[in-house]
Amino acid sequence: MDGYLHKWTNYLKGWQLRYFVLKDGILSYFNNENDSKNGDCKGSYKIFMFDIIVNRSDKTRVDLILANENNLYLKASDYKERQKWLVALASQKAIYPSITLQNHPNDEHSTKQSFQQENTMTGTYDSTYFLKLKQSELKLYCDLLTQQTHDFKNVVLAVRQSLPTSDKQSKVDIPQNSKIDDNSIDSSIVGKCSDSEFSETFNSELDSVKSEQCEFDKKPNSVKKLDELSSNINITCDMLVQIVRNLVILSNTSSNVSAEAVKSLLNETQESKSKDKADISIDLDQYKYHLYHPLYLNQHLNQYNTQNFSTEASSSTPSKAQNLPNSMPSNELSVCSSPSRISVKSLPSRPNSSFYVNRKTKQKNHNRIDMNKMSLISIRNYHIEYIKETALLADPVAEHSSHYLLDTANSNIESGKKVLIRFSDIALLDNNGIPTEFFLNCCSDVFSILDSFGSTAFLPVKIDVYGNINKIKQKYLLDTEKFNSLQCIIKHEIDEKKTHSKNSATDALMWLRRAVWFLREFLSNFSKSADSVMSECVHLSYQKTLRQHHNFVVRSIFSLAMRSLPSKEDFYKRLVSDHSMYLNNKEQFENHVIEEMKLTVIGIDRVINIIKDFYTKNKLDI
Ligand SMILES: CCCCCCCCCCCCC/C=C/[C@@H](O)[C@H](CO[C@@H]1O[C@H](CO)[C@@H](O)[C@H](O)[C@H]1O)NC(=O)CCCCCCCCCCCCCCCCC
Repeated sequence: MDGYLHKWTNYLKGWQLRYFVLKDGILSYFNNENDSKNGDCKGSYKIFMFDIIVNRSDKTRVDLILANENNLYLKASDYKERQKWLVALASQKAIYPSITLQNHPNDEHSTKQSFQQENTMTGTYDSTYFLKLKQSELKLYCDLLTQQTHDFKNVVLAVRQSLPTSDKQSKVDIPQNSKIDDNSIDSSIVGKCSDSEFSETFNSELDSVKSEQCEFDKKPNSVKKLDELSSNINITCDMLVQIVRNLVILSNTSSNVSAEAVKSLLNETQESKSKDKADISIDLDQYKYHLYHPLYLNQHLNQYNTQNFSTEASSSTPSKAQNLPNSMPSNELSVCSSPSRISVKSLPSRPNSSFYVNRKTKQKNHNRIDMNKMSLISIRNYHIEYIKETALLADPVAEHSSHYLLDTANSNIESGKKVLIRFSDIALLDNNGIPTEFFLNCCSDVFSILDSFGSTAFLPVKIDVYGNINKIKQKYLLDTEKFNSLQCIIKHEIDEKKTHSKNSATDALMWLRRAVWFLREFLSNFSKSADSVMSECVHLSYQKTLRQHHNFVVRSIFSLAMRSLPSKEDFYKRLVSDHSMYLNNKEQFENHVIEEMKLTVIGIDRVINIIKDFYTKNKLDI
């Protein structure tokens, strides 16, 4: 991209018009366009070094901020032009992260690169560096999204105002989930994108829009405008999601990872922008111990390399019924531990999940042939398949029928829909042993609710939770009899001194327990009072459970997820397949859910306390 921008020089000279060229991650400027053709460059900057800030007070300004305050302030001719530059700058920054850049002869700031160069030269990855990079992108896109959303709202309002009175709503509806609890978001994390700005209602824009509406060109143009704006928002949202994914990857990468691997992993999320990169072949072995979380590439590949999952060994698992006395019998499920609950007979039998794993694994083994030749991008798509598959492994029935948590609510069970198993149904083994398979199924069932929230904001949570379920499941499948209880698995790792190994079940269970603990607090807060506000329930639960274990990056992911929370009513609706079931009888249904939640809390308490005691006794982190 190129064009004229005003550049702030100093108080004496003020804003100077300069010709800027943005190419290959470098922003160069010239006195005028002619000079640019002659290569008479006045200076150039590597974009990755800057925080790109969307100036709030001046809608034509972009501020490029450097750590040492040697900032670059730019002004476009108008707002639209500024947006173009913003998107171009941010994209270049994302596409050309530090490690791909070479020294530039005209670079004004080469001395400031030592940190980056060190990283590149040693080939090691300093998480702080990448985290900072991604954090600044997150800030930028949050800002951009705020502005674009406001623009969109303005146009919507203007269109509404221009409609005949009968077609207008007096006020524009404010979606429930746009009301943000100010306390819930750490605004220092998401930078200038403050909560109050995010939560501004449509109506607050009304006055400013009214004055503009006369000029507003109504029908076809307004639709065009809306299309354009919504497509901008889409792009920004996509970028945000990519960055959040990157942040999750980075925040979970504790060991030293080669800079190349990190670059590739982060860059592959750009594939939509740079399709040509899809052809680059990568030797996967090189990444074996790097690209492991949360997409579990290694684990995935290793799994295909091992013979641990022999069909014979786990497809029959005759001992399962003995080891898990109250786990799911083949075609009968009893869930009648409370008077309000229902005995369900003759539900479709739940396929033996061990067998399912084998079936899938075998099937995938055939596909493996070309894995080593796949580009990272195709591997990523493969990941996505894998994640979906992982969810299915944990929940095989889901492949065939959609399931909903509370379809039993009004005895409406003839449909044969799946009834989720519950923590309160866990029957402990000897010595308080927690039956592995039943526990894991409980977890995957309860967290599968997140699917119905329909927002990608919960994807990191899902990946994390199912990743941990899968880690434990893999250990369990090595010897279902020996590992029939969670404690047996952990004890084995203690004996083998593998509690700290990568992908250890000990670590996975610790995090899974934290997730379940969070869920417990959420259900408890939610069921305490009918007036409780969704965001408050989640926020309080987070404060008490997960927050202490999260760094600032993950906390910001939490803040983002908070923005996508369903309203309470929506939440209730999503618990059933047939919304009318809820809408026709709200009170009764809500009471039923609350009762269900209280029961779940009791069930969860029992298992998480046992796990906690076991970990404490064995001097493991919990
Ligand atoms: C109403 C629902 C509200 C949902 C709000 C969700 C907010 C959660 C925000 C947290 C985002 C976390 C994303 C990932 C974080 C990970 O970084 C972190 C650490 O991961 C661990 O790293 C280890 C290496 O360092 C690795 O070895 C290990 O394997 C890995 O796990 N993980 C976590 O902190 C765990 C987060 C779990 C969050 C669980 C939220 C579950 C919400 C479920 C709501 C369901 C409602 C059901 C209602 C049922 C009614 C009866």
